[in-house]
Amino acid sequence: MDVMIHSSNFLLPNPAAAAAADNINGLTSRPRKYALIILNQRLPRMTPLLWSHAQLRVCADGGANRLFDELPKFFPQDDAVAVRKKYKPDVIKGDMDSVRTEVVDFYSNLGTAIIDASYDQDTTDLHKCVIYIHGLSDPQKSNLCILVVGALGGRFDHEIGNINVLYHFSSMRIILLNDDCLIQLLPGTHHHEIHINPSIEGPHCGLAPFGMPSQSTTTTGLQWDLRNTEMKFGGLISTSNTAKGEIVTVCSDSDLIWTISIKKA
Ligand SMILES: Nc1ncnc2c1ncn2[C@@H]1O[C@H](COP(=O)(O)OP(=O)(O)OP(=O)(O)O)[C@@H](O)[C@H]1O
Ligand SMILES: Cc1ncc(C[n+]2csc(CCO)c2C)c(N)n1
Repeated sequence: MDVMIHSSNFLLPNPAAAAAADNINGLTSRPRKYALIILNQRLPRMTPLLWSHAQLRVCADGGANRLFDELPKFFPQDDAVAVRKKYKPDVIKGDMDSVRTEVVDFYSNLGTAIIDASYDQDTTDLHKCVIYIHGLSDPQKSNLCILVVGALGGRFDHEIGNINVLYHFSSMRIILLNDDCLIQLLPGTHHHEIHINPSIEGPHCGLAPFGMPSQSTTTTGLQWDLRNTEMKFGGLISTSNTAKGEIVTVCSDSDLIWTISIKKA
């Protein structure tokens, strides 16, 4: 079975350091590239950093209000309009019931593409944004790893909707982030090697099958490793676990959600 390698080097302070770390780890022959999706929740403190790593920036509906209202607060010395012009999203997509008209007007005047998908009341705004990225004709864009900010905490129906998007697009690399932790899907089709950078993440971590139960999961590198262990809701899931070193491996017959804490700066 092929091995998928994961790292959170996008949390390193500058893109050059992240690219260098990717290469040192032998993660990719070329540095990994990212799209950023901004959801409608308070922007985490790492938003400007993730923005600087991203090749493509998309706001899910009311996420554009957050960018407009909250991003200038990261740069209190600077003129708010100048900051908004610098942090211009490529696309705003959703059913457009949350984004304010002044926000749509401001960004569309700067050249942001506005995609009204209000005809679709069966998928969430995050789902609509992932469809947009997945459908891009340029494979360099449609294959980007997607970082999603504002996906955790808040309304539980939205949280489970956001996790459902991970399962829906299980062949894409999508990472949900907030200030405290990140989560991602580890598809059962691969073995996984998670490279942990202790300066930015860990040690607290967890592993759980939100979809199908797992008959057999094996890990290395955790304080409480699993050895051909069954995991299911209503039975064993791994919470409050700890990454012991810099590499964790996971092999499972089922898709699992991996989560690890993010350190305060
Ligand atoms: N409280 C929250 N907790 C987690 N995610 C959220 C929360 N609020 C919004 N989101 C995310 O931000 C996206 C955009 O939210 P927005 O408030 O613009 O629209 P919505 O009408 O509430 O959501 P949707 O149309 O997707 O049902 C949602 O699709 C969801 O992924
Ligand atoms: C079973 C079921 N439950 C809820 C909704 C409603 N819904 C789901 S996603 C979404 C957001 C559209 O932007 C809305 C309104 C549905 N369609 N089907």
